[in-house]
Amino acid sequence: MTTRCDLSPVWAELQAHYAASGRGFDIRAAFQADAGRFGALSFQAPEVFADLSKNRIDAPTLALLLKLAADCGLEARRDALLRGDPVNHTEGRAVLHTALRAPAGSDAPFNADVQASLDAMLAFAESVRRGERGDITDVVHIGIGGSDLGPAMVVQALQAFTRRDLKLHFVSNVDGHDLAPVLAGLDAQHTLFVIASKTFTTQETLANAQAAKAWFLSQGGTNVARHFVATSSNTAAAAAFGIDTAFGFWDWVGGRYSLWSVIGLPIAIAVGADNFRALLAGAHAMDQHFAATPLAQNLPVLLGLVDIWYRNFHGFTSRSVAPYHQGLRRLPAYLQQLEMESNGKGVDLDGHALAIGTSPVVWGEAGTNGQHAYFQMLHQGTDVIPVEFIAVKRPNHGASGDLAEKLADQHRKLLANCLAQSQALMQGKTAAEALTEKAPTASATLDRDVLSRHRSFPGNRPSTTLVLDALTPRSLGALIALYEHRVFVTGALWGINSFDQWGVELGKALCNQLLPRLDSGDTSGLDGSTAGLLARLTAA
Ligand SMILES: O=P(O)(O)OC[C@H]1O[C@](O)(CO)[C@@H](O)[C@@H]1O
Repeated sequence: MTTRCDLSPVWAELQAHYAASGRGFDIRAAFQADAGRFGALSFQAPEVFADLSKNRIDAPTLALLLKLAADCGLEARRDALLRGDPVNHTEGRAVLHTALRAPAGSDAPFNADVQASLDAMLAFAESVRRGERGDITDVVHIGIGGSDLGPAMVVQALQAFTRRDLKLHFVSNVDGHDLAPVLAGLDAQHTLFVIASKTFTTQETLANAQAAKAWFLSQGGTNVARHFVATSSNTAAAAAFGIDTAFGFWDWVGGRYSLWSVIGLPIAIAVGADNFRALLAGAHAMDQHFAATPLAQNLPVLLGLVDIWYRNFHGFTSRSVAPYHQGLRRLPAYLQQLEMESNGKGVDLDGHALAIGTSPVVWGEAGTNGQHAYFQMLHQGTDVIPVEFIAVKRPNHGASGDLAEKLADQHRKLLANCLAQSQALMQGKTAAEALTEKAPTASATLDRDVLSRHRSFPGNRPSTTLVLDALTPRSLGALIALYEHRVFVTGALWGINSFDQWGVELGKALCNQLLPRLDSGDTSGLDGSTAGLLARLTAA
């Protein structure tokens, strides 16, 4: 048994399989040959239904991929993760975000500590919602990366569960153009600032926190202790900053896996304790699915295996995520950190350079907006980019009367668009078909054969469709946990450490060296480009 999938003998079997039938696989022909394809390649996990049938896979491909997972000891590695072994070996840490959503009284690691921390955080959130922390109308959450993207995405997604009289604002960028317009609309006496930073050393967050504090005092704010709270695993640094109320957490919670911890405080303030607990419960249901379901029906495992099939055999370097729900419009940004910071690695656990590709580029936009921007390239461009559609069956517009009817109709349009895009990507259109069609906007003088080639689509472009019955705290929790585990699966099979992020350190260090030069204008010793740019940016 090997832990690096490209060193497994099954890898060579997969290469042979790819050469024999994978490269030329035609999804359309596969549907024609097998009336049961949809049933065989669609899977139900807690809260999430997944149609994998529009992918370039069939039973033999999946069987080989599952054999690869078995040969690489995926189940043992999953169990080590869930048990709390120090799988983040470069930092000597366990990775236990699953423990954060285990119910009270379970035998998950640190359960008593987790429940005490959760109870305290939720009690505080409820006290803000009840007005016991003053008449708070606005909460400004200051954090970046994992201390921003998860909470911001979830609050956006659960808008239907929030209160109109309590607004949440998220500020992350060190660029003052992020903070300034938020502060401009606020009254200091009615504002609560949450400073979120696992390390409490992050430049962007500390700069925004200092600026927010200065603004608060300049507005006549007097009680900093009452209007500023922190969520951090470095509560000593938060105290040194002048914050009395700090909710702590543990080094075994990775930044990009931290929305389930006290970093989720803005979520709890926005949607309340019961909904926060439902979010945790949905994630826990997915954890149990991941922990106990046989690999052949285990959705995070199957999605991860298809990712490997595409990344390492088909050579696809990117995956596009298209959530057909406006509430999920920040999901692609959240997934970029989850997947690319986790799996954007070039060496294996022993530090040996990898000879295979790891994290794909993950990107996307809410449907239908993306259709009118980059879907042209997905349909007719030269690169094949697997697309992941997310459809939500029942909307929650919170409307009544005529408006409710109109919006219900719009929801049918939304779903029709979602289905149409995956259908179009798969079906394509031949030049011969295009030739038979009328194209009212086409040139009347251009040769019809030339025109038909412009209007043809290659098709056979793969996609996965995930379906939620409704976008609720519980289903969102399950969806996020599904993605977390899928990222673990691919990272484990590639034999990399998905839980460190050394790649962001170099830029941080160089920034600290350059910062004083932005004042002094000193360019000595710099490379020619950096010197030239610095001179231009600092010239009088
Ligand atoms: O929560 P912190 O410590 O401020 O870190 C913010 C982010 O910075 C990183 O360390 C690097 O981008 C992320 O992993 C993390 O989520």
